[in-house]
Amino acid sequence: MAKIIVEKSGPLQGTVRVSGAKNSVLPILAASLLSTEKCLLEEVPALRDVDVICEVLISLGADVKRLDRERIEVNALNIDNFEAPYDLVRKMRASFLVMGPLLARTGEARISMPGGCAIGTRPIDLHLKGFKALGAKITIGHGFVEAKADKLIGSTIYLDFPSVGATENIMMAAVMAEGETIIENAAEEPEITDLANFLNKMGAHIEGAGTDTIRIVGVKKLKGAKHSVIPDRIEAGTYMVAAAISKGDVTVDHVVIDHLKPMIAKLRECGVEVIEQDGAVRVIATERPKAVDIKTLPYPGFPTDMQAQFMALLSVADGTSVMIETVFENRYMHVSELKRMGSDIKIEGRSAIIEGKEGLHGAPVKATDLRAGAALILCGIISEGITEISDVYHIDRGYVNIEKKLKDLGANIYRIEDDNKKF
Ligand SMILES: CC(=O)N[C@H]1[C@@H](OP(=O)(O)OP(=O)(O)OC[C@H]2O[C@@H](n3ccc(=O)[nH]c3=O)[C@H](O)[C@@H]2O)O[C@H](CO)[C@@H](O)[C@@H]1O
Ligand SMILES: C=C(OP(=O)(O)O)C(=O)O
Repeated sequence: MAKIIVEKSGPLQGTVRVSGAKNSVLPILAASLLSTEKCLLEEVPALRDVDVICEVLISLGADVKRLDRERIEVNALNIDNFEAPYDLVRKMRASFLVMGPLLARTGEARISMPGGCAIGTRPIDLHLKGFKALGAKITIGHGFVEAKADKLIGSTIYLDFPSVGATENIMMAAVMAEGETIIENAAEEPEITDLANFLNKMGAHIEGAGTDTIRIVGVKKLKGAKHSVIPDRIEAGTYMVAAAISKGDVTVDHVVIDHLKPMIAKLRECGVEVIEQDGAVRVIATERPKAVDIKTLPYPGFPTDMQAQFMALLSVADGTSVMIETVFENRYMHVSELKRMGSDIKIEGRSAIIEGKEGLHGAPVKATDLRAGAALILCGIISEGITEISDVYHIDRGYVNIEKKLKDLGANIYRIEDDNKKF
């Protein structure tokens, strides 16, 4: 099994380019099922999750071509299957995002029920509530969710929580429904707006994406479209923390500054200098960070996907910080691994109390999920000795070439694959 090895490094320096957003490209690839014409996607990150969603599309009958490292063409003219099997859905929960487009396109979808994962039980009740409101009949059994509808009819759907996935799935189901659909208390994440922009290029009529009320007027047919995926704000945030934790000077290039506001604000509260540039952000740190309190919230609040990385930073802050995780009920699996490296963290329900320490020490640790893995790498950069991270397949789900990007900034990091060093 591959491992990532990190050795104590000096201050990181230089420029790193952010790849396209994982959480945008996954629903956008799913949405390409809605058209019978070719769709061309650019800035597609080379990630394991992208490979999985492409496998799902292919299993449904779509023709998926990788034109080069960052461009994919999808031709979903011949969809001849409406079932996404367990083997693919268990590799990636976001496979469930094909349910909305399949239902809209074929009137039928059968998707293996996504399970929970290391961060929570992650139910899909809100997705199903939306499909039912649009007139689909839902059946659950033998580990599958089945949705059927002769015709989808627009409706008003209030989401009890602004779920990102439910907003996306319902939006994709509604674009070809008869009449008007309104999603209330919708998620406002930039990835929702990116998906809506792609759908509108395909001929959909969606207004209000990026606010809590999305209005969709159904159309009969969608055409092909070309779209460039937005930069990944979580990857950007991770490199911003890498600069801060290593007392470095890093320019994170290819970003949308607005999407980074919560991370920029918290880094500044920590005493880190953040200079906003045109499409880039420069992060300069010279001192130990100050302790800060953080509460994760749906966008535009502080993202849960940055919680673990900031916990790494606050582990070496001057003072006591409190982190409150409100989005997922069980997103503290990384804490026991961070403690193995010397972090002093106590969990009290949804809160974590972090007593900042002057330094940490390397240890063998396990990436319990994607962002947990990123947090361990960040700690490894400043820890005495060697940090050996296992279960790195989680990290490969969401970070393009993380070792190379960090190595180019001066980090001592490499991957061991079958006992060989490899980059
Ligand atoms: C591929 C993708 O885009 N993943 C992101 C997406 O996940 P995902 O779309 O799964 O996250 P949601 O916004 O749906 O989940 C947020 C909360 O809502 C709950 N919930 C969700 C759906 C539902 O039907 N019922 C329900 O109770 C979840 O259990 C969780 O507690 O948004 C999360 C929250 O920003 C991010 O951490 C993930 O990186
Ligand atoms: C939780 C995450 O992703 P997913 O929803 O794909 O598990 C993440 O990107 O941190």
